[in-house]
Amino acid sequence: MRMVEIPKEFHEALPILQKIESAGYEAYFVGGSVRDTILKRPIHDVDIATSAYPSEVKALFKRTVDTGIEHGTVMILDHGTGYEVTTFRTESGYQDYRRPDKVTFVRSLKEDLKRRDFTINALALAENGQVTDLFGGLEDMKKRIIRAVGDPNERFNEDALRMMRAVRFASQLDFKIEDETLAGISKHSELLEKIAVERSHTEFVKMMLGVDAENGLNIMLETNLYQHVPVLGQYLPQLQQIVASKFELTNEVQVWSLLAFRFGFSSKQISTFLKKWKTANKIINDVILTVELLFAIQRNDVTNLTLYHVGCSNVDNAIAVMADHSKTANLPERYNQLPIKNKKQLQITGGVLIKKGVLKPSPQLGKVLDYLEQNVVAGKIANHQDELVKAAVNFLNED
Ligand SMILES: Nc1ccn([C@@H]2O[C@H](COP(=O)(O)OP(=O)(O)OP(=O)(O)O)[C@@H](O)[C@H]2O)c(=O)n1
Repeated sequence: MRMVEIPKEFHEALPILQKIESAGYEAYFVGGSVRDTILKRPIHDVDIATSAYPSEVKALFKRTVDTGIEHGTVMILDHGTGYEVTTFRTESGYQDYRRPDKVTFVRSLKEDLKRRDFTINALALAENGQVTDLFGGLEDMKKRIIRAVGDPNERFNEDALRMMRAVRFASQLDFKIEDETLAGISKHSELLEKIAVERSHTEFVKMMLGVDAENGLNIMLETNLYQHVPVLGQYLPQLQQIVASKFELTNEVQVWSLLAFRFGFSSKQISTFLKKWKTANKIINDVILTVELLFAIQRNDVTNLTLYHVGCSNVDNAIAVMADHSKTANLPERYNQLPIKNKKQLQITGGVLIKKGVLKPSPQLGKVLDYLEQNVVAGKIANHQDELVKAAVNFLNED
């Protein structure tokens, strides 16, 4: 019987387990937080599973919220942080595991663990530190293996996202996917098209940010998963090149920028590509800017204006994506030496130009300010008010 020390992240939640248990039910920590505790990785959310039905859980605590009552989840607010407590459950048939109409509540921990995706995610941790491991999850952790619980075909039919999760864990944890599980992914890859793109999106990005992302992406190619997510299916040679290159990315903008750059995408193509992946507009804009800089770096044609327009964080993003660091080594310094980093730093405003009688409020004002901004960035006009007023007058005379 494996015992582990209860990590401090769980301490606050212990009174919840104790209260449920003293009412005669079972309660355990389950899921990713147990996996990450044993692997000594940082813990995110603490999930609790119990034999008590939702109504029974609610009867035990004063302050609860029905965060997902139809699939058995109640949030307990009595103990500071809100903790989600979910009734043991099974799913019948071949359905998305989130579909509430397919959820059956049960009293048995074993039944609950049986329907979980991978052995390393099917562990339960009791309040006393005792680990329940019915499917060899601890052994698989030691061997660094992702293995479906029971029959992979059933697990992937229940929820096709699990195939992307397998690839994500392989990359994130630097684990191998066990042979039958891998064969199950190849066999069912097309099921991925049935699930919401947002869900694949999350897993894909996490996979690309993992320590062994090249391997994760390679598994997507080998199992054909890549053909069943938006757009990637048409870019096999480029994806193979990405797999063969080493990359180390730290945020979502870098993930999409690497792909869009290697696919040779224009701004418009980037927008279409990322909309298909249901990517947030802010991310799409940053990817467009980052890729613009990447192409400029490739052409050895990075101007101060490009650096300025792309902005500090996207300069960093482009540097992270560019494999050839000799081409990017001087960019941070060049960026830091820009005369201004944003419009607010310009030592003039439209108001001042009007007050000084340079021009009247008009659409021309914006044009003048743009002209001044661009020339200050390019180092052609000094960023001093007198100089800027003079330059504005000259510009208007020439116009
Ligand atoms: N498609 C899924 C999603 C989740 N689970 C189960 O639900 C637990 C919690 O899922 P979730 O919070 O989505 O992921 P974690 O495994 O906790 O991983 P992370 O926190 O790193 O996302 C998983 O460990 C797994 O036991 C599952 O069986 N099938």
